[in-house]
Amino acid sequence: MRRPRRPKAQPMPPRPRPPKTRPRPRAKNPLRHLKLRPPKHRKPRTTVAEVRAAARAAAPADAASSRLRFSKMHGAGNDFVVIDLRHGRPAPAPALCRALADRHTGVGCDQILTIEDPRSPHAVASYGIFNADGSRAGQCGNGARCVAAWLVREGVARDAVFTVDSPAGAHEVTRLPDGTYRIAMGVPRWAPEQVPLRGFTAAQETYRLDVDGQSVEFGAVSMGNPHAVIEVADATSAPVHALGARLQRDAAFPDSVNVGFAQVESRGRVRLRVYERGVGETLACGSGACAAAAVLMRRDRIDRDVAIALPGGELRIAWPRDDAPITMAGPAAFVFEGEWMA
Ligand SMILES: N[C@@H](CCC[C@H](N)C(=O)O)C(=O)O
Repeated sequence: MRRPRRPKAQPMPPRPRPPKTRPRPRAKNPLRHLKLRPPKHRKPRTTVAEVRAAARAAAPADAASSRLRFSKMHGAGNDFVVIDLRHGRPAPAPALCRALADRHTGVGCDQILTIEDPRSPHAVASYGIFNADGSRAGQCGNGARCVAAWLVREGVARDAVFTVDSPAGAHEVTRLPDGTYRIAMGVPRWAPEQVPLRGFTAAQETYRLDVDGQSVEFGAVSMGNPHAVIEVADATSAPVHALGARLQRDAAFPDSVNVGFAQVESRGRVRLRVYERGVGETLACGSGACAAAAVLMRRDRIDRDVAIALPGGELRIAWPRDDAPITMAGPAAFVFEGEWMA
């Protein structure tokens, strides 16, 4: 049997052309006659060129693009951009830190944490800390817990107990059954030159400074970073911003200082707000919680195992003896993963 013939293909009718449009003339900038300069009292913002150059410097040498991967995390509301710098990637320049930390034009964070290769023999990794203004810091308690959670997620830390190196030394990390982390934050250092605090030769439970004609009483301690702790009757109404910023500028603190305002609610509970160096007030400061607890424990104002309630959440601080490391336990959370395009 013969197959029926297929109908011949008909030629397609020509496509209608889109109507021709004239390019619209570009609107003139109505402000083109003004010479705009940043006001003198404000620091100039980081320029786009500076940000791009810094991102290029932070990108791996063989990268086809200058994309920088990061994890956004927080610990009790103290928030971080976490970057993997292992395998030789250079540290972010201060301009890139400021751009990442910007809450309007960047990712937004209090600190940038860099994951690096271990420095001590038993550590699984080390980390670096950069404040939102691009300055480096020696310690970050909430950051230590976030670094620990990041290392667990990446399979770098496999045991329930492991060691990480901070700029201040090695820290034992314990992964607790409820998913929170406990960090051994080291033995608090009290000598004025260790804080550093100028104008005093021996460690004191309470120091007094004349600040603009007013006597301010505080405790001072190094947790790997400098802390001043002021005991207040009410943390909510404490002059956190004004006095915090003023003490940070004081010549007594040559490296500036993190300023904590601590209200003792009971022997087992302290309310705390911290005005951080390089950032301003944060929702929580882990090293600040340790500093406040240590100062108040030395004065026997509170027990040796307490809850520190910060605006962003609660931390548990324990310090069994003066010569033992102080421990801090609390949450660490992932927020999102991102790529910074420059
Ligand atoms: N938020 C941190 C402390 C970060 C560093 C601090 N601002 C400094 O400059 O010392 C914490 O949780 O400890």
